[in-house]
Amino acid sequence: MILYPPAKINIGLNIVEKRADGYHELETVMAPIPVYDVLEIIQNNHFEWKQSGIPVDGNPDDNLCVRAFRLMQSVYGIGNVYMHLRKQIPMGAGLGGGSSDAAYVINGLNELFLLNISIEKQQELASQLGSDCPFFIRNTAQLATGRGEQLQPIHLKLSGYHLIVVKPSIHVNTRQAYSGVHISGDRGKLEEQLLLPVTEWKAHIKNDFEEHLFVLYPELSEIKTKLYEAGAVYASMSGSGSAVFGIFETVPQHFNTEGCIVFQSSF
Ligand SMILES: C[C@](O)(CO)[C@H](O)COP(=O)(O)OP(=O)(O)OC[C@H]1O[C@@H](n2ccc(N)nc2=O)[C@H](O)[C@@H]1O
Ligand SMILES: Nc1ncnc2c1ncn2[C@@H]1O[C@H](COP(=O)(O)OP(=O)(O)OP(=O)(O)O)[C@@H](O)[C@H]1O
Repeated sequence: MILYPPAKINIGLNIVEKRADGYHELETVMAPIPVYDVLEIIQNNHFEWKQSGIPVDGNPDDNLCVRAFRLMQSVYGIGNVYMHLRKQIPMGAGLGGGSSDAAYVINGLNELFLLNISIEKQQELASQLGSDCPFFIRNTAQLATGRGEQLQPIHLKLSGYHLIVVKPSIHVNTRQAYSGVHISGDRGKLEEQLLLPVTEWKAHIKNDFEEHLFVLYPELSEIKTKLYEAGAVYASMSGSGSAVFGIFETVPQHFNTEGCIVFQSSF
C-alpha cells in the first residue's frame, strides 16, 4: 500500500500550564494541509526499512515510522513488513510531519493486517509515540487539549481562503521551543474565538511560542509582518515553528511564494 501522510498547521496555541510530568497543557486547533510524505508498506518475510527524500537525522531505529511498527508488532504480534518513507515535509517546522508518518503507519498496519482497531484505540497507540500523533489518525480540523492528545473535531469557516505557508531555513527543535515558552494561562476559549469572523482573529488568537522565538529568530517575525503587508487577514507561526502561514481572501499580488506551500483551504 502507498499512503500520503500530510502536514498540519496550528491555528492558535495557548500554553495553559506546565505539568508535573514535564509536558505542557495546551489548547490549539490543528488542520491538515496539502503537503505530503510518501509511505509504502508491504508485507515481507523480514523487516526492511528504507528512507529517501529529505534525510531524517538520527538512528533508523528512532525513526517514528520504525517506532510505530515496533509498537504495533509488540501489541498485535503482526508479521514483518518492508517500509519505505520518502520524506518531503520539512522538519523542525512545526508542521508535524514525523507525527503524521507515525499515525499513518498505525493506520496502514491496521488495514494491511485486518486488525479492525477502533479510531479511539489507534489514537491511544499514537499518543504513546508523540503528542501530535493522535491528531493525524482522524486527520480533519480538530481542537486539541491536554498535551495535544485530547481531540474534538471542529468546523473552521476557512473554506475558499488562500493559505501561504513559509518555511524559512531555521530548524526549531520542539523540546527546546517548549523550554523557553511563556505560560499564558487561560486566555479564553479558543473554540469560541474561532467563531469570530476571520478578520477579527488577529486581535484575539495567539501562538504562545512566538514571543520568545521571534526574539531568538527575528526573521520569523519579519515573515509574519510581510504576510500582513501583503494583505493577510490572519498570520501566525505554526506550532513550535519555524513555519509561518498567512490566510488571504484573494491570492496576494506582491508576495514572493517561491519555496512556499500555497493552497486554497478546504476546511
Ligand atoms: C508544538 C506542537 O506541534 C503543537 O501541536 C506539539 O505540542 C508538539 O508535539 P510533538 O512534536 O508530538 O511533541 P512530543 O514528541 O510529544 O514531545 C517532544 C517534547 O516537547 C515537549 N512537549 C510536547 C508536548 C506538550 N504538550 N508539552 C511539552 O512540553 C516535551 O519537552 C517533549 O519532550
Ligand atoms: N519520520 C520522521 N519524520 C521526521 N522527523 C522524524 C521522523 N522520525 C523521527 N524524526 C525526528 O524528529 C525530528 C523533527 O522533530 P522536530 O520536533 O524537531 O520538528 P517538527 O517537524 O517541527 O515537529 P512538530 O511539528 O511535531 O513540532 C527530526 O529531526 C528527527 O530527528
